[in-house]
Amino acid sequence: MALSGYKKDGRELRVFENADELSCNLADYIAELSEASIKERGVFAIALSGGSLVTLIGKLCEAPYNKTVDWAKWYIFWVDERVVAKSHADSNYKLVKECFLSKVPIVHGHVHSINDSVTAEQAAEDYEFVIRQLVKARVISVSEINDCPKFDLILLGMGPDGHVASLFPNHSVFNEKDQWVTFITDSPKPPPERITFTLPVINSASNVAVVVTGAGKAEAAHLAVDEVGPDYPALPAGMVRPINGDLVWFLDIAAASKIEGAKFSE
Ligand SMILES: O=C(O)[C@H](O)[C@@H](O)[C@H](O)[C@H](O)COP(=O)(O)O
Repeated sequence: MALSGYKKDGRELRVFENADELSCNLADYIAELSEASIKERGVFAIALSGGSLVTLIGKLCEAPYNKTVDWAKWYIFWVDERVVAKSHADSNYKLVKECFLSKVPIVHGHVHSINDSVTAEQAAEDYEFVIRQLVKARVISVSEINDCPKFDLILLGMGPDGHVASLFPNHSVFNEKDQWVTFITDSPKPPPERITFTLPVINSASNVAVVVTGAGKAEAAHLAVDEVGPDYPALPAGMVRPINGDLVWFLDIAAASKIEGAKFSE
């Protein structure tokens, strides 16, 4: 690791020489949280984003994790999803299924994907209903501070514009505070129709990781982590600050290159 355990205002920054090193550490981090959560609550409720993150969690499908993780206790959710058929190339479900779910023994009934046969608005409503039922059943914990679901882990990627989930800068969706899951029909990143967890839900999680690689994201990572720039605090990634949970940024050197004060060893 080029930089480990670097703390900045309550957030931990982990910076890696390359994506492979990052993937190994990310797998360790997820496996540790899974173990702790299963010990404490008997289950592990994890929400995933799409994009490059899905490849970066791939080490979990390999030894030792494929044997040591208690997959039967995992419950899978999507932080955001494109409203397309599950068989569509743009589907985050399809991506996760092909790269991850098909390689580890997660119980089929524990995989909670969206209803892909209705409008974005209805899909968001349906997904929130499913989450509410699972909060009642205590599969998902509940925040002590608000009535939001408290996922054991939320994994986020970040776009070059600083978006996380489908919360885009200068988009009204970013300000949604009442719903747990909302929808958009004009996403700046295609496809246009998406559902997404809202910021209060992301910030109610026990653990949140933002996973970012590549020089194309260095500026947004700097603005979000250093909390600066004309758009601040409108940059969604900068607004990810769990109220009562831990936040870790996983970056490669290229993505971390503009962050102030982060000194990397060679
Ligand atoms: O469905 C999506 O589009 C994603 O969930 C989105 O939020 C993604 O995580 C970021 O855009 C980063 O994607 P990359 O890592 O592929 O750049």
